[in-house]
Amino acid sequence: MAADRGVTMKIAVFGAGSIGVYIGASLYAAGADVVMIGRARMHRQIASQGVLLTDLDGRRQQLEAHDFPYDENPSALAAADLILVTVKSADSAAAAVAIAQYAKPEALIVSLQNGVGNANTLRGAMTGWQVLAGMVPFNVVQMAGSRFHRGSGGELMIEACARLEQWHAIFSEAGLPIQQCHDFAAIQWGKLLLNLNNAVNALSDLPLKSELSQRAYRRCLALLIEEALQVLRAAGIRPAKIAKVAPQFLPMLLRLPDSLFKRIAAAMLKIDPEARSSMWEDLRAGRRTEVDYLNGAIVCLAQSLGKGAPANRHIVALIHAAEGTGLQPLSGEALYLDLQSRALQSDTEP
Ligand SMILES: NC(=O)C1=CN([C@@H]2O[C@H](COP(=O)(O)OP(=O)(O)OC[C@H]3O[C@@H](n4cnc5c(N)ncnc54)[C@H](OP(=O)(O)O)[C@@H]3O)[C@@H](O)[C@H]2O)C=CC1
Ligand SMILES: CC(C)(CO)C(=O)C(=O)O
Repeated sequence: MAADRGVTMKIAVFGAGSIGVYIGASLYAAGADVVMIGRARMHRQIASQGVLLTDLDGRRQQLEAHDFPYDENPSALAAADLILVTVKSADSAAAAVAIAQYAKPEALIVSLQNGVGNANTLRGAMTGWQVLAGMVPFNVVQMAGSRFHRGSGGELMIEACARLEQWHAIFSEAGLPIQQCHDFAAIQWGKLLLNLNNAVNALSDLPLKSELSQRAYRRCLALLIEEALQVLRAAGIRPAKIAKVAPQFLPMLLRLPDSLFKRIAAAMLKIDPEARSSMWEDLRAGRRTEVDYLNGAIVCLAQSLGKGAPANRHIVALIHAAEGTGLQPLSGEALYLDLQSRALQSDTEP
């Protein structure tokens, strides 16, 4: 039980989607007092099928529909001591307004979102609340049968804060150990470098493992990361090492021929064959993606320095086109030629 001196502490998860339901349901299954706040569609799904939690390590845990702690009304978070925000980046501002309307002033807010700006967006509308940035290293995909599948590993990282201590035990029991980290901006930029693959993965229409097993797609990612590293260097930002390899070695590693890559970077391919990126899930569902907050963040940072980031700019445009017309899988070779030709052009757009 999440308990502090005998008092039960309540957790609210705001945004019941892939990450929100996986984390919320895992905490619930571990005995935490949880409420998940989300849309009617997910409510109907969970009410009729419950939640099946699976993972690459063989977890298979069915949670029944009855009594599942789900609410469509944000007022349900009024009693929460910890509020985990798991909406997509474009929904952060609206989420902050809804949370600020009902949250206790002493509630601790943690953004578990990708991108570098969400915690600040929440802070903007939540004066008086303590808001921490967090980072989810693993991926979760929703599958038929109300199944939420974690397809890779890693520990949750959250900005260091003494108030988190009381939550460590229940998160560990839920299989979600927390690592508290200083210099969280470095963590966020380090994760964002890896998230540059989300767009490549979405355009490939392949599971992450198959996509990253193909050199042509890896060369696309190498191009995007190399360009991003140049921009971060110019901005004086040092991204943290999130993968097994330091960020500056990622482009070289990714460009290795398949056989060498599979041997040397085996840990990067320790993803189960079903795992996909969150951006692929968005495109498949016909939703707006987070590309403006990922590759787009590199383009914006470059612009602020009077520089270009043409390959990242181009992949943002490709994703926006796919949001409009639906997913048309691109081969690694075609995508690489396209991105490379953009990267060779000078990026003159303001
Ligand atoms: N999926 C993954 O594997 C990973 C995702 N992340 C990050 O985690 C964050 C969440 O991603 P993910 O779980 O994939 O996203 P999802 O789109 O699956 O889930 C977000 C959910 O929040 C709902 N929502 C949005 N606004 C509100 C609101 N105001 N009130 C109630 N519900 C709301 C959305 O509903 P609707 O769509 O109907 O608006 C959606 O169901 C993102 O920043 C992502 O980048 C990080 C690591 C891995
Ligand atoms: C875990 C990872 C990197 C998987 O692509 C992710 O963050 C996402 O899908 O958004």
